[in-house]
Amino acid sequence: MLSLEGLHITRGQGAAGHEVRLPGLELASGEVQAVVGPSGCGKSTLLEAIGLLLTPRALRRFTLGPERTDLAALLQGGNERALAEIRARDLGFLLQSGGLLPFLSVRDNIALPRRLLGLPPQSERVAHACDVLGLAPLLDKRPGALSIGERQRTAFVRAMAHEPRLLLADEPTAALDPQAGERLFGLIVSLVQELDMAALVVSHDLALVTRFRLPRLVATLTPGGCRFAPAT
Ligand SMILES: Nc1ncnc2c1ncn2[C@@H]1O[C@H](COP(=O)(O)OP(=O)(O)OP(=O)(O)O)[C@@H](O)[C@H]1O
Repeated sequence: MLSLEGLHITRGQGAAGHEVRLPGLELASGEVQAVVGPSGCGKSTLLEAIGLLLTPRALRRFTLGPERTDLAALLQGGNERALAEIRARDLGFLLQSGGLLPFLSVRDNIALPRRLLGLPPQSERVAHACDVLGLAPLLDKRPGALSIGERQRTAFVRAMAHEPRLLLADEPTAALDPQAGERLFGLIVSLVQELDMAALVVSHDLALVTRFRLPRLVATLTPGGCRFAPAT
């Protein structure tokens, strides 16, 4: 589903700059990989780069989907229109900031990515995810009236609502109690398999990562930054 080689990102400049390197990543259809590493090492930065939100300093190869769309060429050519289309259609983002729109209800926040793509706002999978995550009674509320954990669950359903090819989730269980965290992880793993998509999930919760037997992309600190590699 995703194949990437030679990714090098720089954040900030000079001595204060931070370098993030990922020599290679292969993510198969139906696969969820965990991204783990210490705070500040560059996990969110890595997700932003794979989510086409940053232009990397170097990138040898980056393809997505069975037709192997050449994302490296689109990034290097600065093809903003094509990149925006891929972000909206093929990628699902659950970023740390949440990013729910405060003036829309939970229902309308969740429906937004589907509406933007011209899809019917409701789907059976969305209704099922809302049930599993206990959001069904909250659909008419606005984000300001939700707890942080409820917002996080809403942001997850929104990230999945348009059935993207690749889900990028940054600490999706950070504000959840252990049971809710386990339900969310279970839903990510089952939806990714059911929809033949793939997911990269940043998590500090090693107990959950171990329980779901997720392969790990692990950060090692280097002078001036960090390097990610699959755990062996
Ligand atoms: N917009 C930015 N401009 C400059 N430097 C940045 C920017 N965003 C992050 N950084 C720096 O890049 C490094 C990596 O940050 P990042 O947020 O990717 O780490 P992280 O591993 O996700 O951390 P955490 O686990 O605490 O969320 C940090 O040193 C951070 O200060």
